Amino acid sequence: MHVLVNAAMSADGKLSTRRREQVRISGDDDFARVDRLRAAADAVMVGVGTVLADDPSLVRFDRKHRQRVGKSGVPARVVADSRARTPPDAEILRGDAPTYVLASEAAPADRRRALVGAGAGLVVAGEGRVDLAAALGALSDDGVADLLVEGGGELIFSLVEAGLVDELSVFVGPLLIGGRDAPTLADGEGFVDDFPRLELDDVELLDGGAVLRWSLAE
Ligand SMILES: NC(=O)C1=CN([C@@H]2O[C@H](COP(=O)(O)OP(=O)(O)OC[C@H]3O[C@@H](n4cnc5c(N)ncnc54)[C@H](O)[C@@H]3O)[C@@H](O)[C@H]2O)C=CC1
Ligand SMILES: Nc1nc(O)c(N)c(N[C@@H]2O[C@H](COP(=O)(O)O)[C@@H](O)[C@H]2O)n1
Repeated sequence: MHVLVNAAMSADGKLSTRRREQVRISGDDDFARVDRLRAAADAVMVGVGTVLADDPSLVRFDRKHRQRVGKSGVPARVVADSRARTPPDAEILRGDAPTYVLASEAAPADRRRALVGAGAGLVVAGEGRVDLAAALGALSDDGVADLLVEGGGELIFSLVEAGLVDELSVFVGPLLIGGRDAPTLADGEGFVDDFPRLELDDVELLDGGAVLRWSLAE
């Protein structure tokens, strides 16, 4: 499986505000770029923190680009959600695109049942938190070869920590958000040594900001 992480951050590295309210960091051209990334993906993934904060549907994508890259159907949606906190009426469970919820053994049985009842494909991997390597393995077995991860910072950190990320693209927008508690591109526990290294592949000026494309070094 190829895993691409894409997110938009302010010039000071924030994904949203200290209130965890969604901010439109990207401009129209960057959102069009994201629509092409989604079109080329078999599935688009977020963490449940993002579902609870933004209630995204993740259904928008560039249909012409999907034809160009030779993919059929629509990208699936994936939520990393250890304790099955996704509300059964969340936008991510509505519509025709299939949705996988990746939960752990810690997810209460009634919440698991509610999500399956709402149409989710439930994958259980890990005891306390989702075992991301095992869960992505299950998605791969189900035909997900290209996975686009849109955030947030907790999920991105864990995927990088587990060595599961191949590429990272970040739109750095022309604004400051600030706030010591505002989410950043990589939150979690943070690294104290052995920092993952990145190789810069490309820089593109867009929407008054820039898209930086990196590969994760081996
Ligand atoms: N600017 C941008 O491009 C984006 C911004 N955001 C913003 O990010 C914020 C949400 O981010 P976060 O609070 O960091 O939440 P998150 O979206 O990263 O979700 C974290 C949750 O994922 C679940 N999870 C399951 N297994 C996990 C594992 N192994 N490691 C880590 N998490 C695991 C946990 O329940 C955890 O609480 C919101 O404010 C949202 O608006 C989110 C996506 C993109
Ligand atoms: N690329 C990007 N730029 C921004 O400025 C953003 N705020 C986000 N947020 C992400 O987009 C999701 C919403 O998607 P839909 O509206 O459902 O299509 C949101 O949940 C974040 O993952 N992304």
